[in-house]
Amino acid sequence: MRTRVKICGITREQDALAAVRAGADALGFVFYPPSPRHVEVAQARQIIRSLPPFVTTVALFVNADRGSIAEVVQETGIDLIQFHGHECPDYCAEHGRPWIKAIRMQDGLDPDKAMADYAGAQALLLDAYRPGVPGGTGETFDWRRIPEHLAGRIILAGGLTPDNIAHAVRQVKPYAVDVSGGVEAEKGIKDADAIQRFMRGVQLGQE
Ligand SMILES: O=C(O)c1ccccc1NCC(=O)[C@H](O)[C@H](O)COP(=O)(O)O
Repeated sequence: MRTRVKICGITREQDALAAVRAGADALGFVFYPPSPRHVEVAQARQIIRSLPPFVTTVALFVNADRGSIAEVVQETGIDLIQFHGHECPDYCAEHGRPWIKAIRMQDGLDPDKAMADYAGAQALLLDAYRPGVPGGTGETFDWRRIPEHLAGRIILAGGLTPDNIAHAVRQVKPYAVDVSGGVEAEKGIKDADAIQRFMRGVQLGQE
């Protein structure tokens, strides 16, 4: 099966369209005000309206309240929700959209247990762990910690770049990969050339 690609941290229409042109399957929008990649609801709605069909849009939250999530769901028509904080499975399931749970790979974390705990998730996004930083660290983790039998339900994230993505895909064989900082010119601003090189790397890793 082809490895799916999500480009996260989209803040501008031209970056969204560059990602789609390069073949990205999904775009991530960060609704977390402390992040340099945070987007306002109106901004995300405008970008999402500019997209062609068959592109999955993902709203990312970190311990957000119900009202904030409901506003994004209603105003943007987002397809999927990605939870990046300490949200419990019941809370993740409350918002009327399919959801993904991000799991930061702290020492000792057991991916099998996380998968069992979040059995209602469409997939787990495995990301690097840096204390106090909920995501977008630009750091990798030891991919050997991902059990082979989970690969088909894993979105691999954390420090992926055009230079390491082929190796990552070859080694982990994840359902999908997620990148943010590795395809940026600066925080929140994507680099169309880097996105294309990233997509070529994904293909190379599958050959
Ligand atoms: O990107 C952020 O600023 C961010 C802030 C808070 C929570 C999550 C965040 N990003 C989540 C993502 O989905 C990133 O794509 C993922 O963490 C990988 O980031 P990177 O290592 O920069 O590719």
